[in-house]
Amino acid sequence: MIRVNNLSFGYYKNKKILKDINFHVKEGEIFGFLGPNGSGKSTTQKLLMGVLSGNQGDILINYEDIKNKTRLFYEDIGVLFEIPYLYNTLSAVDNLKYFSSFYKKSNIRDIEELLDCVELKTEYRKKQVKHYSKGMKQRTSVARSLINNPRILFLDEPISGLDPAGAILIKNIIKKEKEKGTTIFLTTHNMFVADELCDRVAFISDGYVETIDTPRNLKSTYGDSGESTLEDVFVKLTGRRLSDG
Ligand SMILES: Nc1ncnc2c1ncn2[C@@H]1O[C@H](COP(=O)(O)OP(=O)(O)OP(=O)(O)O)[C@@H](O)[C@H]1O
Repeated sequence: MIRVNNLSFGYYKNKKILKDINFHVKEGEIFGFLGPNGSGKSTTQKLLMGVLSGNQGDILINYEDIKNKTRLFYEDIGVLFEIPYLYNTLSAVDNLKYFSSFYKKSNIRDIEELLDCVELKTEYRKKQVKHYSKGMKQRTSVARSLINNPRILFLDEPISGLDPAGAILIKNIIKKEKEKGTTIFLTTHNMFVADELCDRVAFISDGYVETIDTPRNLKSTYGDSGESTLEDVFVKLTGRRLSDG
């Protein structure tokens, strides 16, 4: 569904952030892209979306080389960027109406139903987004990513900015999407989120994919005890920590 071969990229000449990234996301799986802050997760997602260009190597999404992408390319894709891409002077409802206009009508989900799904408070739905808390913006952004009923979903740090109840809600939405057969590419530095949600994870460090496997295999192969976490495995394999703390 998604194939990345020998991907390399730098924002500046002679300073590559991504050096040689290779992975393959299977149809219907949740694939976690794990790395510490600044390791290039968001950069990778932006390259996969064609928001950034100038990379070397090949990116195929839905069996199509993104170099040849047309407007139709985005029809089946939902994206949650790390920073909410919403119009601050529009309400959640009007943002979703606006973004709906880019997609085929037959794919569009009901806006109120979607806002019920992300549990955005009813009294805020028609208020300007600039009055929303970080968590409310995140909920609206998640709704935005699902508006076109995508077959492939790109989620950059989907749980960030949410309180524990919000985090559970969004994790359940992600699980439901998987049940529907949606393919999900999820970037995070949160090992618990990855462990709970992902079928397979890739560890990214210093511009390379260190390893790719199921969380269970990684913990049983590299963990020292039954209580080993993905964080322990990540440190063991890369010598770096996933989280700042
Ligand atoms: N627009 C930009 N111009 C120059 N450098 C950038 C730009 N965006 C990101 N970088 C740098 O590229 C590196 C990778 O950043 P990126 O945001 O992709 O990492 P990340 O793994 O997603 O980190 P985080 O978890 O903090 O979001 C960092 O060193 C960052 O400072």
